[in-house]
Amino acid sequence: MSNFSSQLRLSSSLIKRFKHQMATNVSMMMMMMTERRSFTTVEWHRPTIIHKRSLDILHDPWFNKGTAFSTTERDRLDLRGLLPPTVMTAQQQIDRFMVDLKKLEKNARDGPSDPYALAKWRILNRLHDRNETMYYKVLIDNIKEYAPLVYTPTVGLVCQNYSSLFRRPRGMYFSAADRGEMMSMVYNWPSDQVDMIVVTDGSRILGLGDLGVQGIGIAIGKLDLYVAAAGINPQRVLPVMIDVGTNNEMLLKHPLYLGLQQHRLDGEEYLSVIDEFMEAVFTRWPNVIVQFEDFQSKWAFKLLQRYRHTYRMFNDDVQGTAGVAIAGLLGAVRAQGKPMIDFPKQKIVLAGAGSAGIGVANTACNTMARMLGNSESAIESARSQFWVVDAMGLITEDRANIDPEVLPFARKMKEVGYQGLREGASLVEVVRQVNPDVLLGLSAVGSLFSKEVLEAMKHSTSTRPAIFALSNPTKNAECTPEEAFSIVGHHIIFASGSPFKNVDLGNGTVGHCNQGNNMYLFPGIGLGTLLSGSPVISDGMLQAAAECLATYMKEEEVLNGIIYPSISSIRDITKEIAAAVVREAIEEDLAEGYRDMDARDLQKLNQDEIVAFVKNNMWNPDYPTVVYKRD
Ligand SMILES: NC(=O)c1ccc[n+]([C@@H]2O[C@H](COP(=O)([O-])OP(=O)(O)OC[C@H]3O[C@@H](n4cnc5c(N)ncnc54)[C@H](O)[C@@H]3O)[C@@H](O)[C@H]2O)c1
Ligand SMILES: O=C(O)C[C@H](O)C(=O)O
Ligand SMILES: [Mg+2]
Repeated sequence: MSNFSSQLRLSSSLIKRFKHQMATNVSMMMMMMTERRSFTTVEWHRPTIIHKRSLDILHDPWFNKGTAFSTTERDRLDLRGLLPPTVMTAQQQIDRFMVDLKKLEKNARDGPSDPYALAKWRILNRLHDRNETMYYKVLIDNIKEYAPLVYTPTVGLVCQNYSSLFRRPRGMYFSAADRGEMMSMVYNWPSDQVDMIVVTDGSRILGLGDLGVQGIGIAIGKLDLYVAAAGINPQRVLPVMIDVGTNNEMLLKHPLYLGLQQHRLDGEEYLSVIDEFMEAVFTRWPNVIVQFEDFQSKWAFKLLQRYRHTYRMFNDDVQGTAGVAIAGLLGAVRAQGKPMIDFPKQKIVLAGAGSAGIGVANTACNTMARMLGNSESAIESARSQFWVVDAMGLITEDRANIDPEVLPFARKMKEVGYQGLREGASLVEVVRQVNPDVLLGLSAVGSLFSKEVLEAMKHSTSTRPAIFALSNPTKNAECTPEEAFSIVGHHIIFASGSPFKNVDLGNGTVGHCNQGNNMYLFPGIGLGTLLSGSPVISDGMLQAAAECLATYMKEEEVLNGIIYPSISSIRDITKEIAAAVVREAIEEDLAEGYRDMDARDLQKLNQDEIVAFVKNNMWNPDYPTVVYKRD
């Protein structure tokens, strides 16, 4: 017992000594650490433990750091691709915010026709971030008023200012730095079902040029219309930005630019990034439809040819614009009191030989050729109705280094000779010599249809000359409706890409300003393709969409110069176009069905049933009943 108690005393004094030793060691270690700290810049903090990943973090104001998440954090927390690629410091984030705050007034003044456009966009955008159902209800119920904010023209201003406007990410960013990762990072997107992707590489945003990563705004704007006009469920849309760099030197030099600060990838390197993206999204969502938007012409045609026979994809600027233009051109024929079959007689001067211009020329030419019997000579004769003018003037066979897509529209040298024209003739010279029925602008050059050009249009051989100033946004329109009606005359048919107000011509008459924009087609093309289950988007499906739009307008409207529907009826027109696309897919034996409507069921539907099928599958902005269920 005594032995035991002495052992106990001994051990308690040992413990005391040990404790003392430990305390001395700890304080020495602390001193050493403090000393070491004073020599290093690294601060060690306890991490914050969170129980969420991916978008849940970005949408949680307690934990969200936005663009300040480091690359390792982005990988650790499944955030790769959910933010623009550049990692910003906290100070840079504040700088961006302050620049934006201070610029608000100036930007609002720059807004196209509404001085408060950008401020209104912000309010709508905040609602979009808080409550999607309410946002789309507001948008659908006020589409005429708010489409110009979420779409052209304000969306252009938003893209130009995106790096300072950025608050919360929307959509996915695949960058050149993500090569080899895309197959896995695509799973960072929280939704297992995606119906529509709109993708851009930001290289030609509207008529505003290369805006790099900031171009994501156009993909968001287009998908807003997919939801509002086509009733695609907002939880199943995905805006995508493929950031391969930018050649916009101003952005490259800008310290707050959110995209990759490098020049654009080109050639095989560029293609491999787009290939990897396509492979990744179609692996995760085999039934998705991918709309290519605002790719520079150099790649627009090539990518379309590369993918259109294997993937459910289309290029809106090439194919959507072409369909809308055809509908308008046929409307202009009807407005002259002539049958549509007279279309092949129309002389068309086209200003702009990019993705949009050549897309229109091809489709218009094919339509004429079909009306003429589709023989070799029909195609030749159709081509001879087009005079294409680009930045270097009239395009002829004499043009050096002509793009293969443009070549079919190069005027023959012997013809231009007797028409008093030459390679590179100016737009005004061409209009003076040709006296066209139609003057169509897809040049991205504001005011290109100058007083002289419009004066020359007075000698048009048409009883109702058509002037289509289709470039976007507003300041890039080739002319305003006021200029066209006042210079050429009250009898013209006018259309613009971005919205303008009708013109008061006096004596109670109105000069109608039609909005000739691909927004009338792409939502219906996407919805129709989705519901038909067609694995590709055929020329016939695109043609059916265009024809449906062309015949949508009533005779008396067309005679009054109204060749496109009002945007207020965009949901109805989209439903009809989607039904036309489904019908064509069935006829071409491409329709594989959608959900419980299989190919055989689809084939049994009559016209009205197809329209009803489309209508029943359109999402409406009504709150669902919500119940809680444990995992
Ligand atoms: N309304 C619509 O639905 C719609 C659809 C697609 C594109 N767009 C607009 O069309 C414009 C062009 O788009 P894109 O993809 O073809 O662009 P792009 O850059 O590929 O082509 C522009 C073309 O215009 C030509 N051009 C430049 N200056 C000219 C001049 N002074 N005279 C004649 N031609 C000139 C260029 O040489 C080029 O051929 C953009 O403003 C875009 O917003 C409108
Ligand atoms: O975006 C638009 O308003 C139309 C078109 O896609 C364009 O590029 O201008
Ligand atoms: Mg576009």
